[in-house]
Amino acid sequence: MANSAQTQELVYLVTGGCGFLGEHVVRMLLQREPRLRELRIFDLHLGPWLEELKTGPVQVTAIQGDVTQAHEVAAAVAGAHVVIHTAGLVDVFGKTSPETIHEVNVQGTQNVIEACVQTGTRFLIYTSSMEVVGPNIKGQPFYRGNENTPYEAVHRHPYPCSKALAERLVLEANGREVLGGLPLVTCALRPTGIYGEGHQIMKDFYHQGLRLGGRLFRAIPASVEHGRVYVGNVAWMHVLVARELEHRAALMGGQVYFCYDNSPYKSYEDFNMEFLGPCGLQLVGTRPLMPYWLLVLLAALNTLLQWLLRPLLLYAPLLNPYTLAVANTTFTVSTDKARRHFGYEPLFSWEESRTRTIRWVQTAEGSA
Ligand SMILES: NC(=O)c1ccc[n+]([C@@H]2O[C@H](COP(=O)([O-])OP(=O)(O)OC[C@H]3O[C@@H](n4cnc5c(N)ncnc54)[C@H](O)[C@@H]3O)[C@@H](O)[C@H]2O)c1
Ligand SMILES: CC(C)[C@@H](O)CC[C@@H](C)[C@H]1CC[C@H]2[C@@H]3[C@H](O)C=C4C[C@@H](O)CC[C@]4(C)[C@H]3CC[C@]12C
Repeated sequence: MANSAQTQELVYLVTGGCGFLGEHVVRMLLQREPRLRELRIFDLHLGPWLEELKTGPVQVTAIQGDVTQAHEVAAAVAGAHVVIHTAGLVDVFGKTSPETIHEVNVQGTQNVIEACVQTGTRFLIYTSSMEVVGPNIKGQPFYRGNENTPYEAVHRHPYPCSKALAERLVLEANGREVLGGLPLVTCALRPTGIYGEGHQIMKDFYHQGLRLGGRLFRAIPASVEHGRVYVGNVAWMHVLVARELEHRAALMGGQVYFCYDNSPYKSYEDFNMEFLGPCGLQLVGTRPLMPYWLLVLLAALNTLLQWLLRPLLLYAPLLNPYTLAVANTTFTVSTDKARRHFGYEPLFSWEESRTRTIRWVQTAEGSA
């Protein structure tokens, strides 16, 4: 792609391009990738907002498709220079079966890899997750670790298992020969907890607070740090990796990079209050209001209720044994690998990220 810096001749494909992260990647590419000729957006559910993107100089092609269907993926990938694979089932609430999570997140990723190999696409960026590393099932903290920090990544939950398997497939595919005889170059980005405009879980917490009279009740000690990263900076890292991967293939190919920015280290609940507080909510308690054993009991009860109610309705509360364990285990990153390898610097400061997110919560709720 070296000779295309001045001309618009590149074709990008973003899978999951209508999701929370995917939409930000799509918009960031249109704003900050001048070499784009065509941007393909592949998703099971296409958003109506895509229409507004079709008036610009870049050809925007919306493709309704399923990553579990190899032929649909191959048709979407054919002719693309770069694939950014964000599509996936982000389900830690028991909404979908373990089999479906595996089929989408693992088999779907395999389909993307094979499509690149069979059609000659050379650059594949995979949106992995912090959960590939942890927190592990032993509840061992990962305190401001980096990509080389030793940590026993042991998972049982279908979601982290699927992300770890998919990431391994992507990294192992680095160097495979694609149609045309050149090597496939892959890398994986590991966001911690992404926040920002479009974050459904943030809205869920906001609605929960409204239902409880403007109050949320602390369940996790403030000392338990949880890594968070602004969606705009995650999108920017994807764009930058896609731009640099060819020229730095020897360094970046087969590598993983945590997504990070200058968001502060706080507990999950305290971090959320950076946005929900200015929207009128209050976090009650400087310490957890309930003993941990009671939270464990309530989480187990939620799992039982989910199972009992499943024939009638989907009951998927925020509190379950997995989310409680994750929330209650410190997991934060401190790294500069992305800066060292491809010059990444956060595009949005913490102040900007916070302001944009507050504004979104306020308008999203206002519009609701
Ligand atoms: N949200 C986070 O905090 C976070 C953190 C780290 C990593 N990630 C990863 O980032 C990626 C995007 O996550 P998100 O939070 O934007 O989730 P999301 O659910 O908002 O977006 C996922 C998108 O993938 C699409 N999709 C799902 N199944 C599909 C299928 N079979 N075929 C085609 N498209 C399909 C969905 O329609 C959706 O638009 C995921 O791979 C997730 O594992 C998310
Ligand atoms: C009900 C309380 C115990 C409350 O504090 C639970 C919070 C819980 C819903 C979230 C705490 C940590 C979150 C996860 C983390 O941010 C990283 C993730 C990786 C990403 O790939 C997908 C989302 C998630 C699993 C994220 C999900 C919500 C939490 C478990």
